[in-house]
Amino acid sequence: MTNSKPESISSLPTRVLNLVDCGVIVLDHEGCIVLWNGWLVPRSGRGAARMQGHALIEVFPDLRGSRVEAAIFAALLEGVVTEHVPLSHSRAPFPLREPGSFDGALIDQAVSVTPFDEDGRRFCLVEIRDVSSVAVRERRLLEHAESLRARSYIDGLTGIANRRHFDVALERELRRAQRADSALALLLVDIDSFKAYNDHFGHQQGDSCLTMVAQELAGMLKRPADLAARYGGEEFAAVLPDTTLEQARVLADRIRAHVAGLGLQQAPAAHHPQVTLSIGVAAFDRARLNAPEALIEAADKALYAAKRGGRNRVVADGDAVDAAA
Ligand SMILES: Nc1nc2c(ncn2[C@@H]2O[C@H](COP(=O)(O)OP(=O)(O)OP(=O)(O)O)[C@@H](O)[C@H]2O)c(=O)[nH]1
Repeated sequence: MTNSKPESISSLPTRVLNLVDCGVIVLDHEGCIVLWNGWLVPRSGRGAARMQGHALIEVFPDLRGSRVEAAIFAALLEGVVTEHVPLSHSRAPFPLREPGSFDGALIDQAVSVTPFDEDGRRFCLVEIRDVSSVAVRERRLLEHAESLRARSYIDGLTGIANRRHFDVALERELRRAQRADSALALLLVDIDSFKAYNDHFGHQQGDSCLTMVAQELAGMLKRPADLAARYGGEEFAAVLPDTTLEQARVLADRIRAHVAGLGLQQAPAAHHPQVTLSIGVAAFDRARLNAPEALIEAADKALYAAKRGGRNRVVADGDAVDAAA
């Protein structure tokens, strides 16, 4: 009875070491493994008996030149403790996987290195923690932040780009057109008599109409660099890189005809029996229309001329001047 007690106590540290929820490696002053705990066995596929006596760096040659190796040198030679070894390229310095998965993804690891002296000899303790769930949480947070950022560039009602997105895109494309001396066109698109539509069908149906027109407009722009945006209220815009004024006029008229052809019923008080669009077109011109404000103003003047000309029509920058004259 009294004899069995010290024996069970002497096996206690080993049992506990094998139960702790992290990898524990002890190295001697030459960097050879003297202890390899049970946590590491199913994650590395290597038992303690196979590891003891081998130099860590020979078992894991990928550690050569790593910050983990530097922390181990600092511990063994200078007694330096490194609580969280900063990991430069990889969060997985040791080839450890989920228990029992031989070809699964490496688990993300946090590594600490602590020197200690025993019987006048220097050892070092390497602790490895599985931080995969932390890494997953971090990734989710990043994705969430990304999706919030994306949403802040999308109009909540219509699902197309919002005004902020439009401003950024126009500025960027204008700079690109200036640099590359390429074409760039802008459409300002306004739903005709929309006040009458709202008054007759109600605001909610007005919202549905806006969404439908926005989606039709976006669907008509085929090039990846084209951008359809809600400019504000019942007004939309399209940024069209590598598109001349004449090409933009043709596209604008196709959009106008397409929406008129949908046959969406308008209010009796509206100018036309169907939902129609008026569109103003302007294009980048190095001498005159070379800034976002100038381009928008020219497209807006053209749009105004289309309204005055009877609505359900397209007016381009030069035409607008003629119409105003
Ligand atoms: N349902 C809805 N209506 C909106 C929204 N934003 C702006 N409007 C409405 O759009 C209408 C625009 O009216 P006006 O600027 O007078 O122009 P209009 O009636 O379209 O006439 P013209 O542009 O001259 O053809 C207003 O009644 C606004 O309330 C919106 O998000 N939803």
